[in-house]
Amino acid sequence: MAEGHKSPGSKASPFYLARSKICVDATGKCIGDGMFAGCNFGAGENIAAMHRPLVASLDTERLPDTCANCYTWTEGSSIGSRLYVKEGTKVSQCAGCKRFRYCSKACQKEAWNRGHKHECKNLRHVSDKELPKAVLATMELLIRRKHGLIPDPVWDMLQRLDTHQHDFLKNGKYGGIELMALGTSQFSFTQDTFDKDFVAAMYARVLTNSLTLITPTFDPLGIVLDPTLGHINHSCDPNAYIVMEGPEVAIRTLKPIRKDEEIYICYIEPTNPYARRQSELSSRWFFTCKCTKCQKGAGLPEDKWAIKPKDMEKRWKEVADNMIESGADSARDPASFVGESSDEKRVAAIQGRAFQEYDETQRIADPEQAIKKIEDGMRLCYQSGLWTMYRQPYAAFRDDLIVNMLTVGNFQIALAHCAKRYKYILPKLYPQTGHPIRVVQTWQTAMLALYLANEEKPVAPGVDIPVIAYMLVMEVNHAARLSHGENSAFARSVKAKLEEMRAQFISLLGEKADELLANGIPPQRKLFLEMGNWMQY
Ligand SMILES: C[S@@+](CC[C@H](N)C(=O)[O-])C[C@H]1O[C@@H](n2cnc3c(N)ncnc32)[C@H](O)[C@@H]1O
Repeated sequence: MAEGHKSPGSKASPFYLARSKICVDATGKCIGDGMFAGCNFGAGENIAAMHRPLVASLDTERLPDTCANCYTWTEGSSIGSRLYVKEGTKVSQCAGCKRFRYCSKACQKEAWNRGHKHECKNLRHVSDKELPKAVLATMELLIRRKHGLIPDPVWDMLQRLDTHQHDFLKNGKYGGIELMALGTSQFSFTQDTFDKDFVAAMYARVLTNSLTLITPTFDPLGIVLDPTLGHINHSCDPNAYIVMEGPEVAIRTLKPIRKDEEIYICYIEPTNPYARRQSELSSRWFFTCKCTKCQKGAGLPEDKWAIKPKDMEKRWKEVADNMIESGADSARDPASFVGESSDEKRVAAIQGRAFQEYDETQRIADPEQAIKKIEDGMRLCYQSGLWTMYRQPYAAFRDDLIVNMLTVGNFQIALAHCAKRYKYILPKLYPQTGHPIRVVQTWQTAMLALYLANEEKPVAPGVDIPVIAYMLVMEVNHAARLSHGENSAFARSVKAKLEEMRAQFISLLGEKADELLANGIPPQRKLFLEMGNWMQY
């Protein structure tokens, strides 16, 4: 049993915080805490749910279209996959600070009483400045504490989270943190309460302990900092994950967890190759991951190449040699390390280029341009012959390609890529049918099929797209209970959609609808899987 300090609730609490055996210094001494299960859990269960995290802060791009209180992202998706958002929801600007927007008077009032009344006027003075989300989150913490709106036990628990000050000092980034902290103090008018070192430590704490604020379909909206959530450690093979619905946060199990077992979530993209995961965790969170997956090193499917490095085509070997000789960054990126042989170094250089291109696509706002760049990246993966379809960043390129194709209205191509992902990628990367990413991506595919079902142009001869859409919604309806929980807004919206579709089939086909659907689904499923082969890469 883990040695524990006081945690919220009684012995019957679903979780408790205690010293973690994985957070150790160079001498093996335990230096950090983690979250542990207070009882046994099965897969697909809620460990705990909270009404709202201590603070959350929106990405700058989300400020104009997202409620700063309930985090409803009002921008509807082109295919209606965010059904859980009430149609017609709009946000209005706070007349005082001109920074935040709210979807209702009730939300504005709630945010006002939670602390906005103490920052609104101050924020107005800087309404022309773009303040990073971590600065806004730190400002909110300081202001609310100064005005007695964060109770001692919560504040104390927050202080227990590591600041990683010494690590920032070592990597030379502490100067930048002190500078941001200076602005944070000044804009929040809290210099009379907290000294500059305290603010710098708090800012550093926000940087290393916050999670991504997300929609139920995992669209990123900003950051969340909460002392309880901040205590959950990382594993690349996690047994839990976080689901958010508006301000509500649930910690859910991905696998069964036994009483007193540590609860882990994943901080990064777990499907990345070993060296990339290690590099990201050590540069952003300052630790060497020794999770069960990392202990297996680079021997897992995420690190599998489609061919042996030595079998790479001659022309690609030449491309790689040019990169190495010219000293390209991508050829020296430790996150792309493959091995010491010259062929492995060549493969690493090409992999470095693929990830570099992927990072570049993330900074392109125009969808048409993004599509071009993404397709370049996908061609590199495909034509080099090195990548399996599920090896990163090939799979991530496709996810982004689908999103951008939907934005520009290229729905049929998007569906073919969705079919490819459904057939070849999701079962490999997320073997559990209730895995939240698999569920959300299948939902996106279902809603796209449903959208196309209402179009006059047939997708292809013999393809009955309404039946395919129905099959996918049925699948999501089953899996969403595990991924999001039966009573979640997401699962409820999926169930409502399924019932609506079934009613339509009944009105069209009469009483035999269920039987006709049951017979129609297997051949349509086959045709849908074949669509996965329509796209060359
Ligand atoms: C969000 S905090 C988690 C709570 C933290 N253990 C504490 O006691 O404050 C993130 C930090 O925890 C530590 N950590 C998280 N997961 C870890 C892991 N798998 N191995 C080693 N350290 C880890 C790292 O120091 C990381 O920067």
